[in-house]
Amino acid sequence: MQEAEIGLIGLGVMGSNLALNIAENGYRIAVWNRTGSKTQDFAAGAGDLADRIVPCETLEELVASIRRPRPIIIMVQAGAPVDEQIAALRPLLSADDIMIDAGNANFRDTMRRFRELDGSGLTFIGMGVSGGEEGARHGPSIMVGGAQSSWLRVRDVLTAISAKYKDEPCVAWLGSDGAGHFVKTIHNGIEYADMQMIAEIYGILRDGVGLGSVEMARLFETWNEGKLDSYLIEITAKVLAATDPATGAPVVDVILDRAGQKGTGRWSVIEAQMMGVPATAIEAAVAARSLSALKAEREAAEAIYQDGPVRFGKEQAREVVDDLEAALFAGKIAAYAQGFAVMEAASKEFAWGLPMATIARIWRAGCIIRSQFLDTIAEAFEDGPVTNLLTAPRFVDLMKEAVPALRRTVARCAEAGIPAPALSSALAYFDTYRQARGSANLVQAQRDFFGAHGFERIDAEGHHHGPWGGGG
Ligand SMILES: NC(=O)C1=CN([C@@H]2O[C@H](COP(=O)(O)OP(=O)(O)OC[C@H]3O[C@@H](n4cnc5c(N)ncnc54)[C@H](OP(=O)(O)O)[C@@H]3O)[C@@H](O)[C@H]2O)C=CC1
Ligand SMILES: O=C(CO)[C@H](O)[C@H](O)COP(=O)(O)O
Repeated sequence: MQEAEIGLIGLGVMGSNLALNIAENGYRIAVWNRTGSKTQDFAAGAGDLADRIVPCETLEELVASIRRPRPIIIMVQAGAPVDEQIAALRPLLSADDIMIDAGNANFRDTMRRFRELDGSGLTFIGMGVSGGEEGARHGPSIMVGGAQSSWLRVRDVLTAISAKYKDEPCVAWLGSDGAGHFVKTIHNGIEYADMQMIAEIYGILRDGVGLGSVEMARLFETWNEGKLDSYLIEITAKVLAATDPATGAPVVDVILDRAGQKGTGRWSVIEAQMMGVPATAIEAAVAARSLSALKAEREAAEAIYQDGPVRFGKEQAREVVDDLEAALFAGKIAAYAQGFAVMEAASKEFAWGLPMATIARIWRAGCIIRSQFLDTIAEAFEDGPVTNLLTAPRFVDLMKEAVPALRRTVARCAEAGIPAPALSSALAYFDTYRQARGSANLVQAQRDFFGAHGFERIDAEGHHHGPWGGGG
């Protein structure tokens, strides 16, 4: 029998769609799933693509079906299941075979797996895949980390199945070991901030302006024609326009205000903090999801404080709405600036040499945060060295134009009691970042007072102490 070009373990939402995508692109693929009935159901439902799918009942059968060196995609739940699959595959594989973890792994697990396989003759790829079910089926954005030689073995198939932005494939080898999974994690961190800021705009429209979801859907549709043009704005318009078949109400009105999270947002923030890189909009978004989970506590607190958000008057409401597109755009620039700053720091810390322009380019299609705006980010990195996107020439005028709207929006939210944590954090980040003399001189004085930590002076070199007497 003709050998398969590649294998895949895990026929869940992502794995089954990736397998169909691979088959549709002309590659023969061997598949195996822990629950065997799913493998059979998958093959039976593959229609015209069935002749390129090799359903396997055992891992041995899977391994034996693939051309050497054998690339095997593992698309299962992140964490222990990946280690279990690696352990099960190891004795069955030969030198140069490649295990590819395509789930949302913590990049530190990926680095550990590289170390554990060191000297075994087997190779590993840590690969971030974005685009959800639809992306996996018709073209995701793919972020590859590992040895370049492993990448070369799978480059053709990954390029074929990836999303295309104006014919450019949205896949790239980004660096060694954990690079691909790190970049995917930060992609998701940015995704959290993007989604949270959009949700805050929705909250302003619902609670401050009093718009219904159909009117909001129209606004989002309009914004999707302009500088906010992106997948998340597009789907927000669709979500807001959808009706619940059971009640006839807007679907969004019957969904509980409690958001889940699987880890990538939190890992983004933890890694940013570990490297001392501020990622305040992403932090605010992660915290907002955690606060959303405290439903019962929030209900109790509302009963205690009672005075909820204040509705804007008719005249002010118009001004509020007029500012929201630019406010969201400014917040978005700050959030992306933070995400890219975190990747820049990690690139140095882990010696990955992450290609920032390439990362922006492979995010322009296929992934959840795809947008026009990523083209401008790619160009900004191609223009020359970027310290922070906020000071990249292409973004300075955009920020100057959009920040006043963000400032007015945040101020109005504060006055009206409408929570806007990510937008507020983005503004505070901008204001702090562009202030040459901040207020940390006082923090240094306090640290020296209670802990003799010393401080630098503005008018002399060296390490100094203040005239505090005994201290704290
Ligand atoms: N859904 C999405 O939008 C995206 C998901 N991802 C990531 O892709 C990965 C897969 O997600 P998704 O397809 O949504 O998940 P699903 O829940 O749809 O599928 C999970 C798959 O993992 C298998 N599995 C779970 N535990 C084990 C185990 N211990 N041993 C062997 N197989 C196991 C399941 O097998 P069984 O059928 O036997 O239960 C199933 O095939 C995750 O890391 C996820 O974070 C990445 C990008 C987007
Ligand atoms: O990777 C993804 C999108 O890019 C997955 O959908 C992921 O599950 C999103 O994270 P969370 O579940 O924490 O919202």
